[in-house]
Order: sequence, then structure tokens, then C-alpha cells
Amino acid sequence: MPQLALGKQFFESGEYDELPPSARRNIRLAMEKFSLLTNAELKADKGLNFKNPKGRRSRSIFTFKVDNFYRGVVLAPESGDSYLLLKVLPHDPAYDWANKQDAGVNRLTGSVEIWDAEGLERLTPGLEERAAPTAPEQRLLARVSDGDLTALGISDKVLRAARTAVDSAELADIVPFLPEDQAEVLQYLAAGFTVEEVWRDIVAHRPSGAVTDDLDTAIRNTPTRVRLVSGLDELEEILSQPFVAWRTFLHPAQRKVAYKASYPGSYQVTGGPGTGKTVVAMHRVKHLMTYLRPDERIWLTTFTNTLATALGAGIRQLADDSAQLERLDITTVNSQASKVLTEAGDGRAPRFIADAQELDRWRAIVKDQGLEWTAEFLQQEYRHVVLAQRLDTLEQYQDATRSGRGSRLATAQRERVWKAMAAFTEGLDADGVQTHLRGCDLAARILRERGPSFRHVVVDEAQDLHPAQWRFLRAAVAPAPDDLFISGDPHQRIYDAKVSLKTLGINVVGRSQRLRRNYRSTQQILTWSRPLLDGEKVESLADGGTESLAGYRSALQGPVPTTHAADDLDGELDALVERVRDWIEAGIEPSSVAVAVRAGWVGKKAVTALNGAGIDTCGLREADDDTPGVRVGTMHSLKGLEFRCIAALGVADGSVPNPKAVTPQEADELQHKADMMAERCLLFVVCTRARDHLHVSWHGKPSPFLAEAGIA
Ligand SMILES: Nc1ncnc2c1ncn2[C@@H]1O[C@H](COP(=O)(O)OP(=O)(O)OP(=O)(O)O)[C@@H](O)[C@H]1O
Repeated sequence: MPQLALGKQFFESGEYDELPPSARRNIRLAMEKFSLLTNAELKADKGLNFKNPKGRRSRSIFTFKVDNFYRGVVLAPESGDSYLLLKVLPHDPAYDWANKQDAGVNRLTGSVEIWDAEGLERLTPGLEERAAPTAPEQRLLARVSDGDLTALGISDKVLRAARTAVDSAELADIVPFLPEDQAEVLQYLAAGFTVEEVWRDIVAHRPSGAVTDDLDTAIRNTPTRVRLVSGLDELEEILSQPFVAWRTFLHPAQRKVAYKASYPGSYQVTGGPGTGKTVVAMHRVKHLMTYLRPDERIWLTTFTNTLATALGAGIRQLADDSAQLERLDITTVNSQASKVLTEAGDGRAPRFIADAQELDRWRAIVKDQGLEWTAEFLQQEYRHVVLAQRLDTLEQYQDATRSGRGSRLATAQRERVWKAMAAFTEGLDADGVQTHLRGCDLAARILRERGPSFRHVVVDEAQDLHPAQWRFLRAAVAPAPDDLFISGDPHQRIYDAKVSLKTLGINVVGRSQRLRRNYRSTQQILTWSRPLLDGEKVESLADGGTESLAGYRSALQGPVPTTHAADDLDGELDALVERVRDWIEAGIEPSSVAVAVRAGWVGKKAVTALNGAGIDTCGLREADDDTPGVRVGTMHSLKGLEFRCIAALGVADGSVPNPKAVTPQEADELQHKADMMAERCLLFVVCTRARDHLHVSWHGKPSPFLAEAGIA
């Protein structure tokens, strides 16, 4: 029985979803024939019109007729009866693509490799010429011997091209032409990893099978890039859903984490922006759902409602068993806490106040009690000391270490601060309102009494959770194998939330994995954005250590981000309109473009300017997938999202960092540093939301973050 298979290239191109229904139907019919006929019969079939392209590099790559306009490209090894569908393209591009590709077997893992051999061969002599003035021992991979490269699965032709690279940027030039696994090894070596580390962290995790020259065996050996199809029913099911590569092709590091049978306790996955942490969290949910016992439930949680909605949509693409899905709750931490408070109270949901209203209350208390501290100071003291450590009495507060706070408070002062705290909470209770964090604290206390409600909790965007929220999470699930699965990135901490998970009863020591491959943004966007955080100490998610972006890279290529220094706001808005118009005229959907601003009033100006130029816009928070128009929103509202194009507007001195969000150095040195770091991370988060294009602008002096990064 022939083995049908779909290649990652076929999913990735996204072109299948765009094909007319008649072409899609014909692809299904062709695949049906593949499943019925022998290799020889297929090649003789008139309807399919199997053709080996004239300039082909591989004897096993064929094109076949889908209809008068489209042709499919398939790998059909002579040695067997497997058919790997690689692409469906219009007639000429299909031949062009098929002509350039070669197929081989990775000498280390036995997996099938398809690469742009024409491009690689065409480029290599020119690269050698370019590299000639640089002595071989000064080139990028000089410290790695040919033997080691070969042992890591690098083939001779790739080795020859890789040896020409003098720096990572030059290596990036050839990456798009290389077999994926080999490119990955070279990128890690280029990032400074040793041969042993690459072996241990990358190569050893790859699925491997018998290494033969036989492409038929190799196709079956490649689960990370090939989806084997068991029969026509399964094919029908796959082709009837929209194509999303992450659903099928996990990186070995992602698969290992998501589908490990069980962890003896909590587990943590970290990684830079776009490394697929959310994808892994969703696959983990799928895995856990399969093993759920009757009466058990899973809670998948994240930071904002927008992200929770996106998680819901993602999970439904991944798992379609409605009985399983009914046992999954997807809510933010705050709304789950609200649910617990509602159930425990009189059935009415608590009324939450926003940060600005909270600050107004603190201002009133400062005035009433004639205090020497600012409202901001008291708000932070309440959040970072009192709520963080769950202090209930003055005695506890007097004894508390105020780590992270840069100002000292004497005993008498603490007494006065405590009086302010009491006035604050009494005021909330008297008015029947609640802050979200206090709500989480109360909900955690209720659950500790009542007992946990979930068997597993999976947390995404964990870096911004406050200790009170962590206590609620801890109380929601009993300590047990696979209790908490945590995913987050400390480089994206934009709300100054630091926790020691261990002291909260969550232990991930020895149970964590860092992901390094970015699937979202081009390497150019990563290379541009990384210096924003270079040299900064980024505290890890769990316990005091530090986290780094070592080895963080992307296989995607695109244009270098652009900057624009304008004389005034009007000039900056003109440049924004021009850039957005260029993107749209190049065929990018307006809804895939986002404009990020630090201050709301700048957003309004951007909307007026874009609308005035005939470009529709819509507020980021109000938009759903179907709302047309360019998205405009605050930098914070971009958290966790992604867009093909991002324009960051107003990245100027005096706006980024936003002085209102930064405690003055003289008021509290440590808090000042923490606030600055959160603002720095915010800019990093915004830049790394972009998939293809990034545009950053300012007028007046550029943001000091850009200046320090050597960008402006
Ligand atoms: N194995 C994969 N194959 C293809 N695409 C992937 C894979 N893993 C992730 N992606 C894609 O990469 C993008 C980023 O993934 P995801 O949102 O999970 O990353 P993240 O680490 O949670 O990002 P961030 O921390 O920046 O919010 C998404 O478009 C996702 O579909």
C-alpha cells in the first residue's frame, strides 16, 4: 500500500488555503490516485501527467498536473512507494521550484532533506571570492573542524559554503538555501555554542532512524517535517482544516517538552519572543486532555482577555474532541479569581477598579492623613511588599524585609504606612469594590480553605504575574505530578513582577527547558531588536538566576528594520502614512499591520493621519480577527500578539521610557531601575511582535534605549 505524506513546505507556503476549490478538489483526487497506483502506473497516468523537470537535480522530484493552471511538486523515490507532496504552484513557478530543489538523506538522523541546491551552488563560488581576503582561521566557524561538522550532520556542499562565512550575517545569507537541520546546527555554532553543546542540546533530541541512502525510508524517518497520512480519511481530515504548520510540525525541543508522558511536578518552558512557547503550552494541554480522568478539569490561563480568546481558537484547531474540550477552562487569572469570589459571595461578581482609580484612592489617603509619601509610593508598597508577601498585620509588616524597595522605612514610619494600607482596604470594602490583585489574594485564601478545582493548570505569559496571582494558581491545583505547566519569557516582563516561585510552593528546579528558535520574526528583526536588552541583567522566571538569549535565532529572512528621525510630529506622521501605504500597496492586509504608541494621544494623531490618507484603522483592543483596518494600540496592548508589520511611533526621549511610569531615581533607586527595565522590555516586546517589517520613528531626540543600543 503506497505511503502518502505531506511535507512541511506544503503547509508552510499557506498557498493551499488560497487555491480555488476546484484545484483543491483535484489535489485530493491526485492523492487518491497516489494511494491506488504503483510508481510505474502513476508515471504512466495521462491525467496526472507526471514529469521529471528538465533541469532537475533529483531523479525523485516530479511535477504533476493539478489542473490547467496549477501543478503539484512531489518527491516520489524510485526505491519505494511513498509520495511526499511538497508544493502546489502555478505551472511555471512549480517547474522553477522543482528544478532548484535537491533531495537527500541527513547522514546523522536518516531524515529526508530538501534544499535549494541550485541557489547554493550558484552562490558558493561568489561567497568564496568574497571570503578570500579573510584568512580561514579568522572566519566564523574556524574553531570547528571539518570532522566535527561532518559528525554533526553537515554535508560536503553545505560545509564548503559555510566555510566562507566571516560573520553571522554572512551565514544568514546562505541559511535560506540549506537543509533545515544543517542550517540549525550552523546557526548554533555561529552563536558560540560548542560542538558538545550543539550535540547535547540540539542533535541528540532529533528523532532519528536508520541512516541509508534510501529516500523512501528517509521520508518515514522525518516526523518533524513530514506528516505521514494513514489513508484517504485522514487526508480528507487534514485537507479540510486551515493549514497551520505549528499544529503538525513541532521542533524536536518543542515536541519533547509538550508530549513528555508526565513530569513529577511543575514544569517551566522559557525562551525569547516567538519561540513557540504558546504553541508548546497548547500542545501540552492537548496531551494532558488525553489522560484526564473523569471529573478532572484543566485550566489554561494567560494574562489578557485577547490572549485567552486567541488560546481558545488555537486549542480548537488542535483538538476537536468536544467532550475533552468541555473539561478545559480558558480564562485569565483575574477572571478566574473573580469567578471564585462570585461563587463564594452572594453570587454577584465583584466590581474591579482600574489602576488609575486605585491611584486616586491612594492620593486621597495621602491628603487625608497628611503623609510625606506619594500615592505612587504607597501603591507600590502595597503591591510589592504587603500583597506580595501576604502581610495581614502591622507586626508582620514591621518584620518584613522590603527587598526590591530602595527606600528605608523606620518603625514609626511603617506604622504610619500601615495605617494608610488599612484605610485603603477598608475604603475598598466600604465601597464594595476590589483591585484585581487583592481579588486574587482573597480568591487564593478561599481556595486554600475549599480545596483546588483543577487537576492541571497551564500558564502562558507567566512573566508578568504577581505573587498574589501565583498564590491563586498554586491554590487552584494540588501539588502532584504535572500540576503546573508554566511558559513565559523574562525578557518580556513589562509589569515589574518578580517572584520566587519556590517560596510560593512551586518548584521547577531541574524541570525546565529554554526554546531558542524563533518562528515569528525574520533574523533581521531579531538582530536589530536584541541590542535593546544587551548588557541588561534579566532575572529568570523562577528564582533569582538570570536568563539569556544565547542561541536565539530565526531561519526567516527579510528586510532590515527602518527608522525615521523626524523634525516634528507632523513629519513623523507623514513618514508613518507613507510606510503603511507602502505595505498595503505591496499586498499586505491592513489588519496585519499594527501601529504601537506609548501614549494614547499619539495613537489618536496616528488614526487621524492614517484616516486622512484614506487608510482605515481600528483600535487594537476592540478588534477581532474579522475587523478590517490597520490596528492602532498602546505598546502594552501588543503583548503576546503578532503582526506582519509593526510601526512603533513616538519612540523619543521623554516618551520611551514614559516618565510617568518611572519612579524618580532620588525617590527610590531600586524601583527606578526596575521601572526602567520594564520600559526597556516594553520596547523589545513591541519590536519582536513584527513578522516581516519593522519601522521605528521619533521626533526630537530618540529614546535613550535606541541610543544605548547603537540604533539611533
Ligand atoms: N513548530 C512550529 N512550526 C511553525 N510555526 C511555529 C512553530 N512554533 C511556533 N510557530 C509560530 O511562531 C509564532 C510564535 O509562536 P508563539 O506565539 O507560540 O511564540 P511565543 O514564544 O509564545 O511568543 P511570545 O513570547 O513572543 O508571545 C506563531 O506564529 C506560531 O504559530
